[in-house]
Amino acid sequence: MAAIEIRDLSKSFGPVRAVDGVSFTVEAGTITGYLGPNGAGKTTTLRSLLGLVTADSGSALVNGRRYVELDHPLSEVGAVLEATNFHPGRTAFNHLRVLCTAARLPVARAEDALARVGLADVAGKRVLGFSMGMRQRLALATAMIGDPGVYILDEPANGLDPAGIQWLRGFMRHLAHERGAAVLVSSHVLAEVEQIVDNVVIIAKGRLVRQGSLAELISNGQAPVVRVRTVRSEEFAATLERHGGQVEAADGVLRVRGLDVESIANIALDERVLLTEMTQERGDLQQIFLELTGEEQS
Ligand SMILES: Nc1ncnc2c1ncn2[C@@H]1O[C@H](COP(=O)(O)OP(=O)(O)OP(=O)(O)O)[C@@H](O)[C@H]1O
Repeated sequence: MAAIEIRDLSKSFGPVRAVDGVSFTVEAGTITGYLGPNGAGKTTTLRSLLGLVTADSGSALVNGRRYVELDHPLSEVGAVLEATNFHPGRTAFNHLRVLCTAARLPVARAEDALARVGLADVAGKRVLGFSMGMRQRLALATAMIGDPGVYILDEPANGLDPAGIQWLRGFMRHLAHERGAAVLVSSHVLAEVEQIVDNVVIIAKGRLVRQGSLAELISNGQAPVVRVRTVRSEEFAATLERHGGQVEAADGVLRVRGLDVESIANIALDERVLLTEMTQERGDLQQIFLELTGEEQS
């Protein structure tokens, strides 16, 4: 059973079809980036998982059940939603203490969660004076209070400075890869999550346009290209073609398909050809993303 399962989910608001037949799963121990431009339907999907939106059809399940059916929701799923409101006059610690009491969790969890998000020093301070970044950390502490195995994070990098984004990446990696949690994180900026996601699900105008591993997205359905530079480029191009490569030559660079980096290195060694550059082309991920979502490059 997948930790998160969205199956044929649809939801309209009046004439707007916010989510239109979306299906995907997130497994334990992995991070999935849920990506799409503003208004694509990301938040509606995530709110459906948390029982905050009632779908017109299909299902959104956590650990095989609807959110309302979970016996101990805070211990199964932690969520950070956009525009989380904290009572400004309450301290960070009191926010979490109230949650612990309501969920019958030991209050020590509140201290632990604040320490893990780096807010231990300001635990006794009112949220009123907190920066956006501190509020996001507090929202994450709230999500992890019951030490759940599933995290649903809606644009958690919003309002964070570069150091905060770096910290968030490490934190999500820790949750998934060390604690074995399933993490679903939405963003409209691919670059924000590109370094940490195992899988991507891309939606546009409510419809799923691509899902798979990041590697699959990068290759965009095409054979990977290796860039090779050598002084004897014409001769080496012919050699590579003899070994089954397809070679395009331009400006002294060979773009090779059908052979991987290791095979090319071995051929060069056998032929005693000095390579001055060899790199795997990554493709322009942002460009692929913009094409898939029908957005114009600005
Ligand atoms: N409660 C609502 N009432 C009416 N329309 C809504 C409601 N919630 C969402 N919508 C509409 O549904 C569509 C999808 O919105 P949603 O917030 O799910 O997208 P999103 O991908 O999360 O976008 P963003 O990145 O801007 O948050 C949008 O056209 C939005 O205006």
